Amino acid sequence: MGQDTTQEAEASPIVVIDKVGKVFTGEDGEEKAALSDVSLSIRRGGIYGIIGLSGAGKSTLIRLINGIERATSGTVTVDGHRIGDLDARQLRVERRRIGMIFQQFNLMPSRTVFDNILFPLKDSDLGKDERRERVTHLLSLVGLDQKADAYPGELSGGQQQRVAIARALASNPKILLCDEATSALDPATTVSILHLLREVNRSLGVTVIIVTHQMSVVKEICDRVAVLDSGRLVEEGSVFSVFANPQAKLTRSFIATTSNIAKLGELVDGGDEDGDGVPDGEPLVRLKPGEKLVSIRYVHKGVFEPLIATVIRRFGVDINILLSDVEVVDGHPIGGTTGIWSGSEDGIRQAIAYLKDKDINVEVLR
Ligand SMILES: Nc1ncnc2c1ncn2[C@@H]1O[C@H](COP(=O)(O)OP(=O)(O)OP(=O)(O)O)[C@@H](O)[C@H]1O
Repeated sequence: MGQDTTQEAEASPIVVIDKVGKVFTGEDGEEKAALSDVSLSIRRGGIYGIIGLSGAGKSTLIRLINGIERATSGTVTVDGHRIGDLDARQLRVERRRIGMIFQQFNLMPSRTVFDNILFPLKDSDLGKDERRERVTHLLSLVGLDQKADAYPGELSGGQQQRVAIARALASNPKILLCDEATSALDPATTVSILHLLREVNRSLGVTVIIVTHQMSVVKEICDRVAVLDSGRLVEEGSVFSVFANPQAKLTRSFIATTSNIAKLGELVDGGDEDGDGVPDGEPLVRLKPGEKLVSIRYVHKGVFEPLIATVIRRFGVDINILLSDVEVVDGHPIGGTTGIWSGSEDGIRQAIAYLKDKDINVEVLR
């Protein structure tokens, strides 16, 4: 019986967001919905990504999880507690079990690394020696044993974020919220911090929730992802399935930032990264009238190849392949092919519908 209850607790999601809305009222009295009707649940012990453009509502969502903000509608449940029902004291207790790290690290500059990590333990029941032992252990976990007496200003950005991670773990949290935690770091340091977060997740069993605008971060360590667009949840699923078969246009554009295949559109019209409507460079490939640039993503090569043969034969579509590539997501390959399709408009339309019906992800880039 006891064991069943434990197993149930382990299987139950640690965070449940149910039909949540959050409305802010600006100084001019105008209402602005930061989140609308968002529902999702986060698995205990997982690494969950929340991605969206600036202003999408990502920070608001994690501020609802740690109770800094309250939902205007719907419910937020963390480890079985409805956050909206907790009084101030209960909320303080609950918050101690939720660590958080930020883009700008937020360390105390006038205290040493050791004292920064010790600080959250000031009200803990642990004795003085136990606290110091804990800090020493955390310093070693984040690889900064040698920096206990340094000040934050003497450390690199990556080292400061390691201190922030150790500080966030000091009170033994069950959840670690990461708000754009790698956005201020260079790519190599970003990867090392993400690997540390994975190590924390695995060795301590802490559920990690990562807010980011970088799909590369999601691809590197998350097992599930939610995509927010203007306060609404537009896609949610395992990282592999979202990469293999993205549904929302926004998700595809995020994936395009991590994949060569999806970037091929730039070869056709010269690209327009600055968004001024004028191509940034000379096009390498020009489409003739009636031709389309089409990108396909597939999981099973053995199924994909006969399907393409059928498309060519049955719908009279010619496919001139420009690039084929494989990306590995969550340890599994996802194939991609981008090519110029030519044929009758009807034939191309039917071919696309045929492939989509077979669960192949097809995107017309141009
Ligand atoms: N305290 C507040 N008062 C008024 N409006 C707010 C408040 N906090 C957030 N907003 C608004 O809610 C929307 C969502 O903001 P939020 O910070 O959650 O987005 P975000 O996805 O985290 O963006 P960013 O990546 O830029 O941090 C924005 O339009 C923002 O201006």
